[in-house]
Amino acid sequence: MKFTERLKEKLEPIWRQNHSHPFVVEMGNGTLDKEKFRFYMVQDYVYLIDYAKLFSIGALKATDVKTMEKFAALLHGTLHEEMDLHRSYAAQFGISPEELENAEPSPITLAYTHYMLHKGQNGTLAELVAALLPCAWSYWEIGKELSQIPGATDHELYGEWVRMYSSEEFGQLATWCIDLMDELAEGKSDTELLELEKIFLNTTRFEYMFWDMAYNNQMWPGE
Ligand SMILES: Cc1ncc(C[n+]2csc(CCO)c2C)c(N)n1
Repeated sequence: MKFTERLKEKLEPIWRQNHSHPFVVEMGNGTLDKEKFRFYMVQDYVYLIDYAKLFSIGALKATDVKTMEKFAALLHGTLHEEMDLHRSYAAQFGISPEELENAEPSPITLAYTHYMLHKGQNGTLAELVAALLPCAWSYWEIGKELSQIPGATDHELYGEWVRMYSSEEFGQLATWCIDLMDELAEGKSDTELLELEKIFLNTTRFEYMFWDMAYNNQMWPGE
């Protein structure tokens, strides 16, 4: 059994929790409060600025040119495609790209991005990929699931989100990250695999906390 298949099987209950978070469910049935989505978009933009840096670290730590090229493409795709989605949503909410870029990260956004950057900077390439994988993988799974709900891809606000994350292009990206994880896990000791699993579990948990933070507009105490 591949390492990622094992991960998915073991963490299935936690993945289910992510899929059934009210933010995700309500985005799928179109009832999500627009203000919650606005809050999410701003925080996700700030999140993506740091997340994109993980791809640069990936290029730095890669040991072959093909992997470097892929990380460079992922960095470009995040900055110019995924973040374009956020800039376009922000424009609909009357938020400028400058405002987005200078938005204050929430405690969860900060904790999540800093955890990944810490693993990316101080760990092996396998640890970096374990940290970023739940993000790319779970969004694709959620995108695909929501796209099956009648009307979800055509929703005037959330349709664009569902179409982007369920797209073939995002599927290929997630698949590349999954395959790279399996490649890097090959030949690792049980102790190392356990560490990769722990990192993957933690960022999967952070995914849930990110939905929850957005659903509850959770900033710093007193704000
Ligand atoms: C909290 C949070 N988690 C995951 C993603 C999805 N995502 C982030 S980067 C990337 C890969 C290439 O752009 C994907 C799919 C998100 N936007 N926000």
